[in-house]
Amino acid sequence: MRPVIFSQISLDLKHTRLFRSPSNTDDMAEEAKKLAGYAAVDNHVQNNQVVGVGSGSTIVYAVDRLAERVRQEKLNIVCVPTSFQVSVRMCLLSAVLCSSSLTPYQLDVAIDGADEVDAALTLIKGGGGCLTQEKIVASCAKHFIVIADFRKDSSALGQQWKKGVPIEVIPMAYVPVSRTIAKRFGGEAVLRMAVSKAGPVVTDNSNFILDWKFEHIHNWKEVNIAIKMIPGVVETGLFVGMAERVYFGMEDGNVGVRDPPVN
Ligand SMILES: O=C[C@H](O)[C@H](O)[C@H](O)COP(=O)(O)O
Repeated sequence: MRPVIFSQISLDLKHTRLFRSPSNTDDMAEEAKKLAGYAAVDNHVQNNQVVGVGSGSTIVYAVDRLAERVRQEKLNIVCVPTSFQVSVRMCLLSAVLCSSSLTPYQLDVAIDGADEVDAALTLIKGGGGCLTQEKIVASCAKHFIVIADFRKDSSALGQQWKKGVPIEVIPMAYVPVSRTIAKRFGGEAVLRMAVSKAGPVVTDNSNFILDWKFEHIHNWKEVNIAIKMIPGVVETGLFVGMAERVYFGMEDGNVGVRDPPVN
């Protein structure tokens, strides 16, 4: 059963024009990413802010919108990127000031994509291997806003994203960490291999990624803490209790907004 979208915001003309009668699911997803990215930047970024910027294909639209607003509105903002990928894009756009260090800044807002979002706003992140920087940046922000297309919407983790929970590990520890996870929590934690070279994916921090293909739904808060305690684990792609709001770009051209459930 798909979770309820808590509210829907209708789009103004500027956003509606982004739709060009997409012909298939991939095209629709691409348009949906753009809608979500624009909605987050328009609703959460203001002048004189420090903005954390996530990684992946969805965030690209948010970066483009940020650059557009900086140019048009002469915004004075500083961005803190979470990956090589996004810092290069921001440099190319050259409209946005970047800082590679968190030291001097309290972040006003961080915006990022996700691989899967459940009904409680628990996230799986790290499909692109940037989970550690993303979690650091999100944890330093007053507000953490997530953007996603409709395919990421899930009532329970694992229903949409089939590749498992990414876990960044120190290279020498990947075998024992993988064995410990399988023994304690079931499933299989598989070393992520590169597509265009012979060998594992190496993160921006020079570490490896294990993708933990879990077998059943867990208490994600407890599992996240337990996995982080295994020697050699740097960070997990489980983001529990961090997201304040998720914008879903929908197939019908609307943007769905989900806030955490009130307990
Ligand atoms: O490491 C990558 C990040 O966690 C991404 O934000 C996540 O994988 C979503 O990426 P995309 O927007 O390309 O689906």
